[in-house]
Amino acid sequence: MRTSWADSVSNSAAEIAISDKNSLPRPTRSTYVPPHLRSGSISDLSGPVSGTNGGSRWTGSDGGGTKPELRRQGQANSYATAGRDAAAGGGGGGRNNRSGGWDRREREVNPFGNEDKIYDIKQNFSEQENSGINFDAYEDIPVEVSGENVPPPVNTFAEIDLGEILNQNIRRCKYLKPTPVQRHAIPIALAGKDLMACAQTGSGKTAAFCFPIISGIMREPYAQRSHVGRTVYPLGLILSPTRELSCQIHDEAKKFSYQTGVKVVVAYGGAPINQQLRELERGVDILVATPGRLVDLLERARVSLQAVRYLALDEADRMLDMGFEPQIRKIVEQMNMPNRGVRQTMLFSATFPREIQRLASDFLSNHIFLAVGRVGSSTDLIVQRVEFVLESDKRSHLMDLLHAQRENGNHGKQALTLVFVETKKGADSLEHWLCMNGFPSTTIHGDRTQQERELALRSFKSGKTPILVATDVAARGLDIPHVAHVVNFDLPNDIDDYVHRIGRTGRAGKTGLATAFFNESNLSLARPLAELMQEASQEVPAWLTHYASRAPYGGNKNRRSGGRFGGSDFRREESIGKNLDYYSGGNSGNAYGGLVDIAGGYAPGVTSAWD
Ligand SMILES: Nc1ncnc2c1ncn2[C@@H]1O[C@H](COP(=O)(O)OP(=O)(O)OP(=O)(O)O)[C@@H](O)[C@H]1O
Repeated sequence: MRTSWADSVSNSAAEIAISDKNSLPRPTRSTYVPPHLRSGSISDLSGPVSGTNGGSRWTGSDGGGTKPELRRQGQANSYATAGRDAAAGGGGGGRNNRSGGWDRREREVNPFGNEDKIYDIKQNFSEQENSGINFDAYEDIPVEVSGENVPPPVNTFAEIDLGEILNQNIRRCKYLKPTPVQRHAIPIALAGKDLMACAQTGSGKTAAFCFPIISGIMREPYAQRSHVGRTVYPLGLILSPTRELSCQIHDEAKKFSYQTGVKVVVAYGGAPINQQLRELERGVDILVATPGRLVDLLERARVSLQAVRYLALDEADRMLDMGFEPQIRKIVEQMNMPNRGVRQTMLFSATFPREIQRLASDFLSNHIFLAVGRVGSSTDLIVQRVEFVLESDKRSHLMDLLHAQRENGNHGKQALTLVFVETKKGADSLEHWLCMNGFPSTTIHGDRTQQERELALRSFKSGKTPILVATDVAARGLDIPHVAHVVNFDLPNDIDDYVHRIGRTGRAGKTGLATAFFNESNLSLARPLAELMQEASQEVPAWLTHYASRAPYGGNKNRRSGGRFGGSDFRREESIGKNLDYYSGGNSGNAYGGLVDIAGGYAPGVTSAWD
């Protein structure tokens, strides 16, 4: 058994070594706008959006929700005019020329650093193939899409009109082709539709919502950075539940928007607000934020949501569960943000319990539901093991795993291992014990300062402390390359949390390993865990099957929606329950019809989302 751990670990730890060949041609400078034309106040926040990002969404009927003050804003404004003049003078309207009074691109730090080379797809394809990213793993994934007028998916980035600069950045990121969630979600988002998208951990959801937002902002012919005094008016807002995840999304979005003129700023708690305020004052098109810090900024009137046209909630089910929902409601419903139907709203997660879907529909307007793989399923790129371990034996068992891993690792090196525990105290105590026993470790949890959290993450990523003991604060969204092994030292109470935790490994088509310590305190998880493992073609131990057959259904009983890969859109289920055809006749002339099963893939024989 340990040999297979080692196999999995060494596979997972495969390094990406890609050398770039071509250097980047610098974009030409756009027209300089003199400083006296740069100042001004907010104007035309609703803006003459041309509908390039979804037809008449912003200019046509407002679905009853348009805020009159948005549409009434004056247009004769020096700031905006300067932007328009520059855009016209720079030749090319809004796209790639979001001057907003000066060309931001000139002083932009290159987020690609030394890797700033255009990726030659043909030359490097074989290198990419050898890098451990297994694109074939994504090919046969079952997809369910429901909604009206669903735009068809694409197979390549070239088929999507994202603009040349964004395409260059995609190449710099070495993304050769879109992942399944990107293939479906990007055209839907570009058509201006609201979207609830569910796709497995590590499958590229961040780019799926970032690309359309960046591209949409670039397309707005007269888009401008807007200030009134010290209040800024972002056009895009991306919310995520943790500080680290917000930082990560910010880093990604900065790469994607490099040289586009679209300015991305991050705001999160635990870090000095003054620095974030200064950054905001320099202008912001897309604000990435945690809810708490955003509320703070709104209450200080340093940010207004009046101009928001794109709202994305990452880890949306977490954002709408009991912990965050009041804050999210406040932000979305009580802070001057354009109503649903006026703004475009996109919700993404790997898990979407039914009751959260129902709640989420308060924020969406006639949305499209997209499920890539079955809602809440784990990827079978992750080898999942579950072992019966008594509470008192957990530490020695962990030690055995780590020893085995070290022995089988590259040159006796410890592979990156993420150990999840239930409590902050438990995390500190386990970390101390591991360090005392010769395993360099660190921790991340809510009692540590933000500086300590960031340091811990850096130290883990670099391999300096290859074991990270974490609470659920690290369970969602974090994309740490080369995490070979996730250990659920303490299992969570909710199976969805388990899905997110193990999803820290086995990302972007790479394989990974997850081990769970199960004992009688986890009985409520027995059934959903056994089902999840079975669905992902994992070996389910007989003792777990036994517990599962006796156990009541716990660990989030609402997540199961009946058949495999089917019935994931709660609207569909509820309409079926009432014997209604929810979308009857609502989709004439569309490539997909009303309720569509694009891949036709969730037939009874399909065993896994990643086959
Ligand atoms: N088209 C692509 N080609 C290659 N790699 C990609 C592509 N899209 C995204 N990636 C990479 O895949 C990894 C996972 O992406 P991302 O973090 O967006 O996953 P996710 O679906 O949001 O995961 P989670 O559910 O855990 O938040 C990242 O390292 C990202 O750079």
